[in-house]
Amino acid sequence: MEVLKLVALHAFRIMARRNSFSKRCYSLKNIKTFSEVPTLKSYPLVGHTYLFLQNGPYKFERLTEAVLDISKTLGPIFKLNLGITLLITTNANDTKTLFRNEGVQPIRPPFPALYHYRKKEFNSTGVVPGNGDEWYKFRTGVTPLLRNPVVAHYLNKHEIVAKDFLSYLESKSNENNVVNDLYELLQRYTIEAISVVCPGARFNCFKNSEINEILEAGKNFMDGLYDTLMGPPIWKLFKTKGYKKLESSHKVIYRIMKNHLYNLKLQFNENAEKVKVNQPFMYALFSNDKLSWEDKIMVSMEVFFGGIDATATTIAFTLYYLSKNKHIQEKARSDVKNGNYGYLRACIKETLRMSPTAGANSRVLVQDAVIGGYLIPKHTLVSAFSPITSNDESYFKEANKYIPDRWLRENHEDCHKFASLPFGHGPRMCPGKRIAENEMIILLKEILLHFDLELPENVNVGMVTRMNRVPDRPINIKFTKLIV
Ligand code: HEM
Repeated sequence: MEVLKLVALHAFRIMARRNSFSKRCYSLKNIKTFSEVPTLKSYPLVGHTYLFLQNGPYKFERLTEAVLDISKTLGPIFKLNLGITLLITTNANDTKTLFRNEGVQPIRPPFPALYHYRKKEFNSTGVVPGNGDEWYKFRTGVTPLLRNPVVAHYLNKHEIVAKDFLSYLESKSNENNVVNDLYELLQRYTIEAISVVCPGARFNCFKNSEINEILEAGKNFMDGLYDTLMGPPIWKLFKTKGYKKLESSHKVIYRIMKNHLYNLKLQFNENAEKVKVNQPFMYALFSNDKLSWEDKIMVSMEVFFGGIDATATTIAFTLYYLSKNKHIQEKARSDVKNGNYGYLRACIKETLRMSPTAGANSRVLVQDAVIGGYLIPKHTLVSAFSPITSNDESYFKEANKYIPDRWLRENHEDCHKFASLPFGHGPRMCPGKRIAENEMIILLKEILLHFDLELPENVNVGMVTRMNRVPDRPINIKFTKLIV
């Protein structure tokens, strides 16, 4: 095996001699083999999973901290065997190399249980668990979310949702004007905001008690995805708790989406132009002839599920950081009062740098690549642990301080472009990025214009890894009404 690796390394060196990019980055003599990548002691069958067992030093829930701790011993690049061999890096240049070697149809690690269930139940798999041509087909269903006219269309609709949310927020504050556990309330906002895009209807999340079913489905989806991914694949033998959560969440959202899509399709058949004007995303979806009817329902479910969790977390953390840093809050407020959103945008970027929702950016290499000085063979799964990179002093001065100014145009030129990638990168980056940014800006602006924000107690909120990284404790904020 080792001989084969050395032959591969030799062949790569010959190829690389013809390749000026590799010549620039590494002295070829110094390229090391994959087997030389640092690692911890592992055991047959279990590999490194013992580290995360009940009595082990780490918890999957605190995966970011585990990787940070291991990197202190092994350095910024190392490998772990967690069922499959995973190359981990916390270095921004390596992240860049990773994305340079992702190909035109980037491969993310699959979600086998999700893929299996969807194929069996709906004969349609969707954009998240798929790879290759199958992924590409579904991706055509979500890319309209990134187009300017589509994004712009929803600004007014989101403004209305944000104003309604403010009344709801007030109704939830206690006698001291404190709203407890904002994250849960914000999920109602993000459900309402994404539902005006897809399926293109208001769900009345701030009034309707039936919405609990949807909230529960959103939570079950994330939990089911995480449990089936991290646990042993016994869902193949019988329906585990995690697998059942995937099933129940899909059943709820499928029923709701199917009804909405069916009604809208009738309107589309009757007057497509009207749907185009009023529901540009749904119009694009209905007009997509690569996707079957079942595929279109699946895409709608994915936009819906994708639109809840990360956006709510990011708004909650931005409110938390603004409450903690009064001068920044004041600056953001005075900017939005003057109709400028540049500083608030910078606040969101800073939140996503300090508290990103994705644990890592992962890809399977489509070709051999030199990462961190090692020749990594194609098909290797590489995870760039962005939350560690984006909190690293070598990329961001005073990395543990909330400093939105670092993102202002005049300052952020010296920032490494791959050091903070909260929405991923390349052809597979988050298709909901622009919609999410607008949803966040609009709500935060409304809140800043109407309320002063304060933390009722001095707490430090961290993150735990479920499927996404989420707050590790309730975020409670005191909202004092401003005299306008
Ligand atoms: C602050 C909010 C959000 C954050 C931080 C976020 C982050 C991410 C990240 C890191 C990825 C993986 C990208 C990659 O592998 O390069 C992703 C994928 C995805 N996101 Fe988001 N997201 C957010 C909001 C949304 C919203 C609002 C939607 C729906 C409109 C959405 C739908 C999706 C979908 C469907 C994918 C899978 C894309 C694919 O595999 O091709 N996300 N998101």
